[in-house]
Formats: sequence, structure tokens, C-alpha cells
Amino acid sequence: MSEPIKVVVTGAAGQIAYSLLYMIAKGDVFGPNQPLILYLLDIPPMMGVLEGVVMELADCAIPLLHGVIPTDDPVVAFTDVSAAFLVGAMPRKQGMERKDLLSANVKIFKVQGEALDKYARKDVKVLVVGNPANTNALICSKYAPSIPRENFTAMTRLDQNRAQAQIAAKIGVPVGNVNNLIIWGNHSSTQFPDASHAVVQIDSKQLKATEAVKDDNWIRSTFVETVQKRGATVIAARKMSSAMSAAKAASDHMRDWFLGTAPGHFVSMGVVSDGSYGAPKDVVFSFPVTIKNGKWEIVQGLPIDDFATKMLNITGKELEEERLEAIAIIEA
Ligand SMILES: NC(=O)c1ccc[n+]([C@@H]2O[C@H](COP(=O)([O-])OP(=O)(O)OC[C@H]3O[C@@H](n4cnc5c(N)ncnc54)[C@H](O)[C@@H]3O)[C@@H](O)[C@H]2O)c1
Ligand SMILES: O=C(O)C[C@H](O)C(=O)O
Repeated sequence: MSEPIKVVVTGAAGQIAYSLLYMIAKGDVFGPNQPLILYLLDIPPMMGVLEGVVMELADCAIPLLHGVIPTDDPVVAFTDVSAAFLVGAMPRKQGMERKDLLSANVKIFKVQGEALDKYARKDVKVLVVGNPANTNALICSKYAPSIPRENFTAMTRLDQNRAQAQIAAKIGVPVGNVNNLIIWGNHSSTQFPDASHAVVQIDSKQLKATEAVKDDNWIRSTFVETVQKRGATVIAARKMSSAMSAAKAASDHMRDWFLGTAPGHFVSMGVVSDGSYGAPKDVVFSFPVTIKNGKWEIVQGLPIDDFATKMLNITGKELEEERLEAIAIIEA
């Protein structure tokens, strides 16, 4: 068995962390042979609640979990970490868009970027979950200049998982039979869930998802809107934002980043844009990626039709606007 790695989860007393910590601790992310020490960061008023989470983790008796350190000090939380799940941030309430959270949340990611820069390993892999995730990830990377930009990512895996589930239900196959769904752009209601490159396994044959669905109108309207609005629909039903599914998506994202994607499969991640597919540069834009040896690469050469071009432009423009707003908030 290898040496334990240090993993930090921020917002550790919150609702996503409550599901996520167990998934990480039992090996879902770093594999069944990788022991770890969990650093749990939250704000001072939450330290009492966090003590309860620490007790529950101990009571889970998980052999891979070699230590749990609760703290309200970013220096303690970020020192020498290999993986950072940045969850801690305010969630939106019914009627809000995620970008309405910028003023409440973006400064958290400036401070945590600075702390990562000073204290984390230079190869730390950072996943931003706290909303608005793409722009928070961009700001975090800007304040951590000594860490490569490709080490900062934002979570659109929940949208990908939602899209896979919608297509699987429409065709009537298990969700594991659907692959290569793409989420382009922002984790917001402008995202473009794209089924045109997806594949589906039916009776040992692989088909294009569009051929299996046989309803282009549904794919361009109902499917897209359902995925774009799923977060709001969950909030309307639960009166709280998604947590179990968000934790599962965070676990999927980091597992694929550490352990790699399967041959022929790609996944969606928000990464600092290099301008691929006409996306604006210097925003965190969700692209299809493949991952090998801990490095992601944007899948190139996918055909993009007029409808997709229009959708990519809309979400790219929103990310440029968010970037301006975030910088104005930080500099105010
Ligand atoms: N990207 C996605 O797909 C996705 C999905 C679901 C939720 N989210 C977002 O994740 C975030 C967390 O959601 P939640 O439901 O767990 O919220 P929550 O309110 O249950 O928990 C958030 C926790 O973060 C803590 N926190 C606040 N500021 C902090 C700081 N500076 N440092 C450390 N901890 C801090 C809070 O004290 C709280 O314990 C929200 O912004 C939510 O919108 C994103
Ligand atoms: O919708 C939200 O505000 C929470 C999260 O981003 C989600 O997609 O469920």
C-alpha cells in the first residue's frame, strides 16, 4: 500500500460534503489501494457541526482513512495537499441564477487561490464545485500563479450525468450504456448539453444516441432545457440545492482526473480555455476531455453545426461577462 495522500474538502460541514466525504474516504475517488488523510475546512461558526462529521467518519471505520483534520485555518487545510475539492460557498435559493452568487462567493476563491499558491503541492489538482463554479475556478487559478492553470477545473460533471440519465431514460437503457455526452461552456442555464456525439450500447451494438432517440426536435429542445434547468428544478422540489448527486459528480470528476478515462470515452470538465471550438480564451469553459496519466486533453476535431455554434457563443459570452463582474467585485 502506498503512502497516504492529503486531500482537502472545503465547506466540509455542508450538505454536499456530507455525502462526498464518505465517497472519498472509502476509495471511490483515488482507488482501493490509496490511503488518505482528509483535511476538512469550514468557517469558525461551523466547527461544532464539523466535530459531528469527524465523529461520523471515525464511526464509519474505513481502513483507507488514515486521518481526519478539521480546521478553520486555510494554512492547515491546504499545506501539501494533492487534491482539493473546493465546495465551501453559499448555495443559491429558488428564483436565483448561479451567477447571482458571484458577489457572495468569488472572494472566497481569491483567498483560497492565494492559500493554495503558498501551501499546496505544485501538482495539486483543484476541483471547484462552489457556484458560480467556472468563474470561481478562473479566479482561484489567477491568484495561484505558481500552480499550472491546467490544475484548476470546474465541475460540469453533474450536468453530464444528468444528460446521460435523460438520454438513457428516453431510450430505455441503463445509464451506464450511454457515453460521450458533452456539456459545453458554463455550469449555468446557458450551458449546452450536446447529445450529437453521444453513443449508446443496445444489445451489444453501439449506436449514435441521435439514431437511438430518433427525435432531433426533442434533443434540441426538451433535452437541452431539462438539463439546463435541472438544478433549479431540484431546488424547487427539495428547497435546497442538489447534494447527493453533486457529491457523486465531484467524485466522478476527480476519479477520472486521477485514474484516467476509458479508451474511446470522453468526459466534460470546466478548464481554462485555449480557444478551442471558438470558445473565448481565458475563461473556464467546459469541454469534452480525455485523461491519461493525470493530464487532461481537449478532444479536438468534433464537427460543430450551426445550432451548436450558436449555443457555444451564448454560453461563452456569459462567461466573459461573469469574468468582468468577478474582477470588478474583487477590485472594489
Ligand atoms: N458545480 C455544481 O454542479 C454544483 C452542484 C451543487 C452545488 N453546487 C454549489 O456548491 C456549493 C456548496 O453547496 P452545499 O449545498 O454544500 O452548501 P451548504 O450551505 O450546505 O454548505 C456550504 C458550506 O460551506 C461553508 N463555507 C462558507 N464559506 C466558506 C469558506 N470561506 N471556507 C470554507 N467553508 C466555507 C459553509 O459554512 C457551509 O458549511 C454552493 O455554492 C452550491 O451552489 C455546485
Ligand atoms: O443549481 C444549483 O444552484 C446547484 C447546482 O449548481 C446544481 O446544478 O444542482
